Amino acid sequence: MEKTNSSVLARAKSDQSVVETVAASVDSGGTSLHRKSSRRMVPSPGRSGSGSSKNPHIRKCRSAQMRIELDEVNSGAALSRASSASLGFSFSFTGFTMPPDEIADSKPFSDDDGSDQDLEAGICKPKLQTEPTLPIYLKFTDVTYKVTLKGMRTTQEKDILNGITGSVNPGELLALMGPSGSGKTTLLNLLGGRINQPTVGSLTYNDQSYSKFLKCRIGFVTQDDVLFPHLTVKETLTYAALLRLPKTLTREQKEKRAIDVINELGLERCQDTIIGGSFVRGVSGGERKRVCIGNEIIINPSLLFLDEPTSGLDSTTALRIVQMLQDIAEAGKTVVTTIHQPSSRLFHKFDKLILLGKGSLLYFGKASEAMVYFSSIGCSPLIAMNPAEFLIDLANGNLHDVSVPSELEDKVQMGNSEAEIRNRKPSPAVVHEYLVEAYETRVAENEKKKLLVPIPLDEQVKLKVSSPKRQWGASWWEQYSILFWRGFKERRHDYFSWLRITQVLSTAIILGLLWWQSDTDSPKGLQEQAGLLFFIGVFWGFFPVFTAIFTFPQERAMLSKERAADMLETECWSLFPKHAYSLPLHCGGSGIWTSYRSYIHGLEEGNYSGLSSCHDLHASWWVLCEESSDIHFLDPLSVFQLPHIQAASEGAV
Ligand SMILES: Nc1ncnc2c1ncn2[C@@H]1O[C@H](COP(=O)(O)OP(=O)(O)OP(=O)(O)O)[C@@H](O)[C@H]1O
Repeated sequence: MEKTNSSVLARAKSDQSVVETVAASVDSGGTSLHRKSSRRMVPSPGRSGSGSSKNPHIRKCRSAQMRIELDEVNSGAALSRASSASLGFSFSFTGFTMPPDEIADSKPFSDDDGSDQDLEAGICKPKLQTEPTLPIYLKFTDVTYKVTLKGMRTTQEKDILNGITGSVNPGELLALMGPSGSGKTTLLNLLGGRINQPTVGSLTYNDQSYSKFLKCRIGFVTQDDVLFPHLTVKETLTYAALLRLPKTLTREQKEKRAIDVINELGLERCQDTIIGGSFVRGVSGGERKRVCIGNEIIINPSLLFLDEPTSGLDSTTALRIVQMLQDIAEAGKTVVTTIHQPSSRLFHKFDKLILLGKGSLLYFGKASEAMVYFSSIGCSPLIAMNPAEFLIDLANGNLHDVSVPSELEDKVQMGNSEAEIRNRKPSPAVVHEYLVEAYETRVAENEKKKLLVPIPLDEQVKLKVSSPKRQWGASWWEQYSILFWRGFKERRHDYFSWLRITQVLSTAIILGLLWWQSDTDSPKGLQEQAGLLFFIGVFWGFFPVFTAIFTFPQERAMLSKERAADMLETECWSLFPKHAYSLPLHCGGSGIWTSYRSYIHGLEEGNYSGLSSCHDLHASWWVLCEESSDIHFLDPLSVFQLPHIQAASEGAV
């Protein structure tokens, strides 16, 4: 058992030493290391807002605690410990399976648990366990991002983000809020390395710039769920584990990790249900979102980015997901999420907040202090209001049920600009301008100064981030084999679907009736046979192509996602294993056709065999065209097929 445990932690070993270094620095700073058994029993220094500690975020992320618990992990004592936050679902990132009774006790994240009761009652459950990871401090200063819009005649630049400054540390959950189109997703993509570096400004990870090494340390949950609809939850997470977890782990350990994530996310009940999509019903929206999150947390990332993980979910499910993010953060990860309009309970779970309006920064700081800040600049809610709703209204420039700052009130009273005043309230543009200016004059400089302070990490640890070494989860052949089986499972439904079988059978019957025992002794009959062969060639040529047209967009989205996460080597995909399973399936289909054809249409054996092999080759060629996802409108084999038809005709004569 002990041996297994240490190998499961193999990838984390380098990180463990890092965490120990961090913990040592906390020690040397005189900070007492005490284990927090529950968020509710002993308030977190970070969350209580204590600013007296030298390294409050480090204490908060409990790297020190990890150090203590590491001994337990190595000795096997902590392996089955489930943790739970107040909402009653478990999250144990040990990479080991919990005993079934413990899973039951920990009340996993399921749709019918009594989690709210726990929340209200404040029942304390064992805390989250995770493997230690490299702590990553993310800082961004004056980030500006522009895109070039190319028209037919003109080219113009559009400002998407204007001078955004902020930071997030291990152990913190940062929320990006703002109205639709304010730039949240763009900022998240920039921070997560998903789009090119900012046009202006700096973006650092442990005071280093972005490197490819970070790809396997970053989990990124996109707004759109990119999953294969015909794979089950378990298959999806197992393939993710096989592709993404380090080579040091055995296949069994990776599969076990997938099971653990299923348990942690409370997906046991639907683990054998397919994901589903537009045409096929599968798991629910909340379960699908959890699978997407599971796909990312399976690698135990140091940095986790999520783009609107709660959109489309009911408030309880949304609260549970944010609770889970809070637990992940508390285990020492850096978590950044965009969110549209959280409930007030959900809002209080964020440590830090960035409020964006039209690409500009309106607030960056502790989420708990946002209301205080806005009231200090003269904007307070006049009625009881959800803070998130109040902030989004402000970011939209809407001052209904909100006090008007005296500077803006003067403008309204003077009424000197009709355009700036609507219904005795300042216009949204004026409010936006005021909020941007207020932040810049009162807070921005201070925040920028804070970011100049070097992060409390060893130089060696900092440099680790800039290592150019990429880490593949699986070898080339393993990737190829995983893609082969995953593709086969996903597409077998296409090949064996009733729709497809009916299409092929009905075409065969119609052709059979049209060319029933056609005469092969006369030149006219042979001409008809040539027409039939041409029809069959075209039919089997275009049939797979039409399948490819519909599957390619989905495959492409998946490829981009997996390439961005360094899950696959491009060469492996370009020699895509789809060929390997498509070829026999298509050739099998064409083989059945040729047998049928020889019987129904009365083709003579000598002529038929040449045509048959040519036709199989032809079908194979089309499969290759299809799988390369290039639609070849001109099939070169058609050219080679013509002499065969001619030879067959001559033979028959
Ligand atoms: N590549 C691009 N080309 C042109 N415009 C862009 C591009 N990327 C972003 N934008 C524009 O930038 C603005 C911000 O987009 P972004 O997706 O970041 O907003 P958002 O706050 O995430 O919105 P939502 O909440 O609706 O997802 C939008 O007006 C969008 O149209």
